[in-house]
Amino acid sequence: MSSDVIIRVSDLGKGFRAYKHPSDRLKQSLYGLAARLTPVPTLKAKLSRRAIASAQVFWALRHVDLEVRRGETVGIIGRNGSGKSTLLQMVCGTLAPTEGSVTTQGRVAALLELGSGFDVEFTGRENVYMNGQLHGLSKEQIDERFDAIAAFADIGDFLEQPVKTYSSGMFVRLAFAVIAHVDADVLIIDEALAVGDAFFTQKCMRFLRKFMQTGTVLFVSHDSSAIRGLCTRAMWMDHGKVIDVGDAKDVCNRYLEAYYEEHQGKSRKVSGTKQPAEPVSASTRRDRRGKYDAQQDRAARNFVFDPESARSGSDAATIERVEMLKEDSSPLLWVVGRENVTLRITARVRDPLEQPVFGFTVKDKLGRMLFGDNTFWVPQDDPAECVTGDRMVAEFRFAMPILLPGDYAVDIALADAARPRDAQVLHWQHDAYLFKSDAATSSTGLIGMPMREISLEVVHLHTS
Ligand SMILES: Nc1ncnc2c1ncn2[C@@H]1O[C@H](COP(=O)(O)OP(=O)(O)OP(=O)(O)O)[C@@H](O)[C@H]1O
Repeated sequence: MSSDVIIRVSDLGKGFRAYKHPSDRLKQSLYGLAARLTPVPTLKAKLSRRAIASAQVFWALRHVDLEVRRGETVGIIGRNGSGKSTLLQMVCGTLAPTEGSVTTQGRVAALLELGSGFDVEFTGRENVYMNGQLHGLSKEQIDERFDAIAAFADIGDFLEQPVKTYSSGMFVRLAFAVIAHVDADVLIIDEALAVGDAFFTQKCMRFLRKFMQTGTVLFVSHDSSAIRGLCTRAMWMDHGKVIDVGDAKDVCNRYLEAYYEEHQGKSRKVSGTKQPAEPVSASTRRDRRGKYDAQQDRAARNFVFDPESARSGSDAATIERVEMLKEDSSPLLWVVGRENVTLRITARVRDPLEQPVFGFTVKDKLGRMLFGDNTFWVPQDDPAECVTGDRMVAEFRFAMPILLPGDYAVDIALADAARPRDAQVLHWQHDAYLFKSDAATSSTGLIGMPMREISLEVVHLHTS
């Protein structure tokens, strides 16, 4: 295998036995047993044929070829039952192929079936050690990394409890924490399992994006926007066959065209770089405010500040609060787009600052930076010098862009503009604030535009 090809799948097939009637399973076992026991060769052959005829082979996957090169992130897309998980299981070696072959280079770590690789009778801690060793780490290496793994999983005392007591979210947290610390060369991830709260999703995305700079990723998702956002190439599977392989955006567009063709009876033409909208159900499209109207705890659930979120830098200040407010300074309850919003950041100074600058960035659930700004120009005439213990309040007032429904995270950064350029950013708090968008939008792309009016005029030039 060329040293650059990290995963090679050749003419791969997986057949499962399928029985038309439950009694066929019993027939197959009895014929099989009788065939093994009988000393008469002609009878043995006859019984064996009957055993085979009682079951049919269902091919979950057949004649699949794929090459993934070092550093590539390849997405596998396809509807339910198209064979994606079966393929991934064969790539990581937890399922044996019926036909063909899979070869991989380097250390492969996977987030596939829930709890796979874990022994539910053992505690989280014990499973970290067992799983780490399965991935080739020594006990000493796991000792060194254990605190980082525990911090990533962030499941508190549950780490000392048997894994059978875990919720599915805790399972995923621990499993992801392990694969993030085993120095894998290849990551295999089923996005359906990467469930968890939005803070955890952002943490995983931060890790994944860093990993993708050098590592190789095979990623399964039903969500074509996730494949387009993360992957360089994509493979579309249906009924166990490869329908298309190529540039992720092109493959996703063709997949969506087929989706529309099937669901709307006709194909929506995709031209140029314009991307078709995701298949959004009517219920998602509806403005969802009505459903929850007047729920008082809404702000608390959908606008969350995490003072303990991951940070980098010198901790020059403590971010005490991040809020999104309405024009009357009351807490924002809904984000639907176009509303006037104040993003207020309150921080306490730890190290003196000559010319503090706050910045923020809003990211989508895949960690893509959508928009942001900073206070660089504000103190130009009157530098807001501050000393230890001072409180700083930065406010950004803006009309909220139209964000597709879903979860968003805000990173906060603090810099000192008076310092040399390479030392300006002193504190970076990742995912300090989380909010949800409930926009009713049919926009395409990452952010909807504040469309003022749409019209269509037809001018008939030829009269009959
Ligand atoms: N152990 C099994 N025995 C029999 N059939 C199986 C087995 N595992 C998978 N299948 C069948 O193989 C086909 C492919 O399944 P697979 O789970 O790979 O699809 P998938 O694309 O990952 O689906 P999803 O998106 O729903 O996870 C399905 O029809 C499934 O029912």
